[in-house]
Amino acid sequence: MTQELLDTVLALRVGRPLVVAIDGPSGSGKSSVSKEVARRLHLAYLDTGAMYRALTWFCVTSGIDLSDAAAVEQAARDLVLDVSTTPLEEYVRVDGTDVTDAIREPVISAAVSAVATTLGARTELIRRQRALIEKHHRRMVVEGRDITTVVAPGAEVRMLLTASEEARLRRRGIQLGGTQNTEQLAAQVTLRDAKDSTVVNFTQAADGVVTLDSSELDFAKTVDAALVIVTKVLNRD
Ligand SMILES: Nc1ncnc2c1ncn2[C@@H]1O[C@H](COP(=O)(O)OP(=O)(O)O)[C@@H](O)[C@H]1O
Ligand SMILES: Nc1ccn([C@H]2C[C@H](O)[C@@H](COP(=O)(O)OP(=O)(O)O)O2)c(=O)n1
Repeated sequence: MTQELLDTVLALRVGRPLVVAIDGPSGSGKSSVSKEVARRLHLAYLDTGAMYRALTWFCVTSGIDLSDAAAVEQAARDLVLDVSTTPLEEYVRVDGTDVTDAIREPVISAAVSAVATTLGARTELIRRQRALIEKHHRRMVVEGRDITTVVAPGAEVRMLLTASEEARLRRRGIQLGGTQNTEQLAAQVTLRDAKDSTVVNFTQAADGVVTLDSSELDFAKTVDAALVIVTKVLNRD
């Protein structure tokens, strides 16, 4: 889709809310695709998974027992978090410490589901996510697991980005530079999704949510397909 065509459609939305909510399983391409979609649409961008990861990093480094729900919930309230909201720059800071890379380490990936399935912690992070959307005048691409259903069910565009398990494992393997064996990859992708699915449904599209299956699409084609979905919805309004 040409930028010129996109800009013509966007010109009609200037100053009006445009929340693009994107959910999906691990390795489906949420972060990379959403970031590019935000760039093309000139919107802010929020990676909610980075917030769960940052809270996990904070709990782990503070020695908080992740099975202690009350302690994790309190940590969510105490967390001093600064997360980037532009697709042009990626940073995550916890109390001034740059944790952008640290939160992607396998040790955090292995622990994050324990935090993400603590309902009190979710309540606090969801509150912060909604506040960030408001702060950006509801002009934002927001990606995660429960954005289309819980965080922003009223989003102008709601999308479920999926891909076959085989494609997701392959992509994650390449992304991690071939450092992980099959078992380690499965633990970080398939098993994590299974744990996360106990509190949020990101495998089936809710009513009004458009499914985009990227299994057979490369990155550029997936971005294009996402932008087509956005323009279709906007042309309908
Ligand atoms: N359609 C696609 N085809 C091939 N690779 C892709 C596609 N979409 C994303 N990727 C790559 O797959 C990896 C995982 O994508 P990512 O955006 O981190 O997924 P998620 O946020 O859903 O876990 C990244 O290296 C990304 O560049
Ligand atoms: N809105 C969200 C976003 C992420 N999570 C959880 C689920 C995931 O295990 C972690 C990390 O999310 P992230 O999007 O970084 O996961 P990926 O590694 O990209 O698959 O947070 C969630 O429960 N709700």
